[in-house]
Amino acid sequence: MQTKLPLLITTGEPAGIGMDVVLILADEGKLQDFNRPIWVTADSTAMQKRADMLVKAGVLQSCPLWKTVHLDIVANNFLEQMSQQTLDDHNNDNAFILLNTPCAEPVVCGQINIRNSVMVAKQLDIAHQLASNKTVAAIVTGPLQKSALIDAEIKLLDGTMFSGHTEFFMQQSGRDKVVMMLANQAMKVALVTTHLALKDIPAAINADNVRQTVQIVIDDMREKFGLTQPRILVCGLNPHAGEGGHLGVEEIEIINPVLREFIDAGVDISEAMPADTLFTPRHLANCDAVIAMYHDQGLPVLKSHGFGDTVNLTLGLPYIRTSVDHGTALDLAGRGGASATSLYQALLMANEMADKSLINRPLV
Ligand SMILES: NC(=O)c1ccc[n+]([C@@H]2O[C@H](COP(=O)([O-])OP(=O)(O)OC[C@H]3O[C@@H](n4cnc5c(N)ncnc54)[C@H](O)[C@@H]3O)[C@@H](O)[C@H]2O)c1
Ligand SMILES: N[C@H](C(=O)O)[C@H](O)COP(=O)(O)O
Repeated sequence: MQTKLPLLITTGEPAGIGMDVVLILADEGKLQDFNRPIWVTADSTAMQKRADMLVKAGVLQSCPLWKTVHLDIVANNFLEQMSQQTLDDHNNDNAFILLNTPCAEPVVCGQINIRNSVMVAKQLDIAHQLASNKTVAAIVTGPLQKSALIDAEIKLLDGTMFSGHTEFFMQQSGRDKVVMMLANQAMKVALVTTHLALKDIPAAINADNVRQTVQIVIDDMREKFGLTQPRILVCGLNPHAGEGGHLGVEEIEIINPVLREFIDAGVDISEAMPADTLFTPRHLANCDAVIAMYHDQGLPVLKSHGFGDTVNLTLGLPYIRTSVDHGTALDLAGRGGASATSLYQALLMANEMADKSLINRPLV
């Protein structure tokens, strides 16, 4: 009998492939690999329809079995509604428990309907609450369409525009700073800034932000990856790390002074390096994590070495959150062609962290 806490998967944008990849893993029997209950948030009607489509398309051998729990998610007391009785699954044939998060309107594969974006945000809210009160061991997020939430005028807690799971969970958790890290077999890349327009990045590269990012990476590499003395390489912001100040001064004035504080404290970390040479095999072979200054400095390099086998995780949260590396792939929803490997890797990492991590141990 499974006694461990569940892993919760949010399927995200209903018109995308979030439900498809869950159903594919269920069909392959891979949701049982973790020896934990798997809970999934999705619209129950859309999930059934998607399963039927994928069976018809020959993607699934048969329609997986699951148990649906109907919650009044608008009532805000859904945690109380989730009595153990409703969630205990005595039928081992069920691949997962579906927490029904109803859409406002019927889902059409591949077609974004912003009236369904409230339900996408509600999934994140449910996930945050279940992880915060330790009802689930970890959150594993499927892809959402950021533009749909923005067009639906869904805001973050501080009233700013929705920009991603990372920022959503950070604000819900009351944290000032978390770190987006993507990891695959080839490398781990953490980012100082996340979903920011390129023109806004230089202003966000300040000493506090760099210092907090480095500290969170060190702490979580120790706590979540078991590396007591992680070796970290840091990219500069400018070409050639500023070329001695001729191509920008952020390295000299902001980044290196902070990095030297860590070096002086005995941390195995570089000063700012030119990103183009940092991401070469010789350097990558000798480091545990790279810190890049912005999203498209680090992530394209990482994804070119394993899109589909990469996990996105948020460091610095009070709970474990991992995610797929891909987006909504509207072109593939309900048709076949979607790979579920990233979801599987994200579940594996969440499960390993939940097994090892101090985060889920009861507070004493
Ligand atoms: N975790 C997340 O929530 C997340 C991550 C990345 C992008 N997004 C969002 O997704 C939306 C679409 O972004 P995009 O078009 O740049 O990226 P995308 O990943 O949705 O698609 C890029 C290409 O990769 C293919 N692809 C994606 N996932 C695949 C899979 N599992 N198997 C096979 N092929 C796959 C797609 O068919 C497409 O050709 C955007 O709104 C973006 O913000 C969300
Ligand atoms: N940068 C992320 C990626 O490439 O996977 C993606 O935008 C998702 O970000 P969130 O996890 O914050 O939604």
